[in-house]
Amino acid sequence: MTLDSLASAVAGALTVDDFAGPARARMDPGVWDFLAGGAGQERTLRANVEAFERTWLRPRVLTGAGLPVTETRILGRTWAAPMGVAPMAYHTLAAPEGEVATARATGPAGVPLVVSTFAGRTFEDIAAVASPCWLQVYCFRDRKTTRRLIERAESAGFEALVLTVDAPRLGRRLRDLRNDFRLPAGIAPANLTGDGFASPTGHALAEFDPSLDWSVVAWLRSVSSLPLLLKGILTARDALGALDAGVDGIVVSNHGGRQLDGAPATLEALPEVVAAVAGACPVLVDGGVRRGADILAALALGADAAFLGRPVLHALAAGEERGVARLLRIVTDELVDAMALTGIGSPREAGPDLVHGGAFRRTPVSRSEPEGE
Ligand SMILES: Cc1cc2nc3c(=O)[nH]c(=O)nc-3n(C[C@H](O)[C@H](O)[C@H](O)COP(=O)(O)O)c2cc1C
Ligand SMILES: CC(C)CC(=O)C(=O)O
Repeated sequence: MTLDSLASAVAGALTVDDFAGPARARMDPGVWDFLAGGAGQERTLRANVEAFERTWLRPRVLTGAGLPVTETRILGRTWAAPMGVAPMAYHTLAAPEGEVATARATGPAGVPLVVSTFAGRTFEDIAAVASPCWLQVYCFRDRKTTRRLIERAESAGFEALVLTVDAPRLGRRLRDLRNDFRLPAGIAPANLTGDGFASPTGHALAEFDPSLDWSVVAWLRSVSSLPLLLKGILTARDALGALDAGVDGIVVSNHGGRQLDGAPATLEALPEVVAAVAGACPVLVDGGVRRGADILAALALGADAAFLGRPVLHALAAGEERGVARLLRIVTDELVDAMALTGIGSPREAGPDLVHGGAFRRTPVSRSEPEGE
């Protein structure tokens, strides 16, 4: 694809999926596989998207909802829409400016960017162009390295920590193993020092702390006063463990199907976690979110917001900052559309009676369903 045709592909994009083709055309096949792939036979990767495909929205008519408002408040901050960008390593694989370009789009869009421990650009450069930024934390065997990372992000103005808890080791990503995937020259974690990062799988196996337990929450509290969320919770039992440990939020996630192949789709795990949390802290979700209606379905099942993963890297590769800005616009417009057509005036109004299908079959009418207003 020429640069001109890429620019027009971005300008003409109408759905999230429209960015994947142009992104793939620009990428080395091994890099594409690293971004697109999952663990094992990729059952969980597919299940995430399929769970949304099987979920239907049950509209309510004549609700007088007017023009929907997408704004929401989470952890004391107003977000322009109940969505954000999930942490992903090395945005620099998609575009040279990496996370800085992504941040130039999330900032004006008023939604948070969760920056990976393996960001390709420095925390300072990213935070200089956008807020809110949150730090995704991988806890290494070497706690000093982890602590330095957190302190650096906190000084740069990051507003929350998101500890990833589904990666005592990296999942078996068959595409990367077959390709013997190595990071291209010039791609490295900008906020970590040292060698050995060239093979993401090898590095992570060597450095991730495989024996983390709930005491890591207290340790993180001792090194930082930022709000702390756990990412990678899929069951009521672990949600209750997180609450007992005193976290400020939970991200229902299976790491986009890149860790345990066979883990449930996140949309299907969400109601169990929401029921266990019972409003005690915000519950966010990621995995397979590909349109505004998916965000509405997640809200209906009790999420406070949903995060986008791979589509953001596709948009970044296809059109850098303008690509990501267009992606966020499309998803927001789709969300407004879905809210208007289901009679929902604000994110808070979405409830379980809004969805039907897959795991969420329910009797169509119940006396307890809110009437009128
Ligand atoms: C290329 C890539 C890199 C990722 N890197 C990280 C990471 O560094 N830390 C993390 O917690 N999750 C990471 N994830 C998982 C995402 O945060 C998120 O859970 C997942 O991508 C959401 O699914 P989706 O891509 O279907 O939207 C990564 C995902 C991808 C695709
Ligand atoms: C560099 C990797 C450890 C980042 C990651 O979490 C992923 O690829 O899913």
